[in-house]
Amino acid sequence: MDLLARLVDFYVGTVETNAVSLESVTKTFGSVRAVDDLTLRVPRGQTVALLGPNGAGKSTAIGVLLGLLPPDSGRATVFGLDPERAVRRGRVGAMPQEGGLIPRVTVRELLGFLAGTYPAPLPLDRLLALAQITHLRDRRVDRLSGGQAQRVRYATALAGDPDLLVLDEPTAALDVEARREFWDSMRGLASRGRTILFSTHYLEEADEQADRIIVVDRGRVIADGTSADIKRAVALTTVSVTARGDATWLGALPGVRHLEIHGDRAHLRSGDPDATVMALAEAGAVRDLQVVPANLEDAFVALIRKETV
Ligand SMILES: Nc1ncnc2c1ncn2[C@@H]1O[C@H](COP(=O)(O)OP(=O)(O)OP(=O)(O)O)[C@@H](O)[C@H]1O
Repeated sequence: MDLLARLVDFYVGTVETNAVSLESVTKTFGSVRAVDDLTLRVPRGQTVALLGPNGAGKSTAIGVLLGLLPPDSGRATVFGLDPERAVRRGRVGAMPQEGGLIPRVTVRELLGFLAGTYPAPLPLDRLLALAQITHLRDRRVDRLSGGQAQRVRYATALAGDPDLLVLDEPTAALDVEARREFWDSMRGLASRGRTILFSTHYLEEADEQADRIIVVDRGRVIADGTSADIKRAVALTTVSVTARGDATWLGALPGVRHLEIHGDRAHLRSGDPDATVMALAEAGAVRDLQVVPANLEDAFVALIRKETV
């Protein structure tokens, strides 16, 4: 029977083109609608960043797609299978935001135990090398630094040699060097056809590493595309000038969607920078004028603030 189930899973997993599929998923906690009618599909082989402000619903969506949280309505599948089943088959490796490590065992014992739960685990030496924790193999898990524990969590995600990696803020505790090594390793996996879904608050990581960015807010998708698509869609350019005295009037100039004043510098986010610059010139307020096209962080802030071009 188990063999038959495996054959069915294998067949479904082969014909399904999406690694991840959330269909109209809603998940509430009391009065909080953490995920609200969310539909999201990730084709095989893509590296996708999930962005959103604190409390946007990223971890909840990840919990549903890993089968850790039952949705109130809607459905999650992973390679066409129920998430629990895909996890049991070793198709999915997950890296939780925190926790997830058993105390009082060594790194080697923890990973050895995990390997025994998967049908086709990675050999231990290879796993230790991939996560760059070979030197930590005999260290107790509860005596690791934050960054070391994060690498061990990464190893636990890779243990079953998964086709899909789901990583919730994977680089949160890592120093600059470790972060770079982590992304090198991740790119290696992506180049071997693995699907990667990660959440992050580091927008430059999303910009550099992801083929596609999905921005969620209040449990819903508010933007979905390449980094360039999202910047283009929001396309707010920052026009900065030196302005002494009360500069709040600059916020009313043509094209200006948002005004920030830091000391004597005024930063105007504009959907029509030509019109804004013309108006500044007419008003004689072009001292130290600087025009900087939107970056992903600008686009993200504009999206969350619901500024539109
Ligand atoms: N177990 C829970 N019980 C009650 N409320 C919860 C629970 N888990 C999440 N929430 C609420 O659901 C909303 C979404 O939380 P979630 O952790 O999914 O957001 P997030 O985008 O991952 O945030 P962050 O970037 O801060 O990690 C928040 O308002 C949060 O307070």
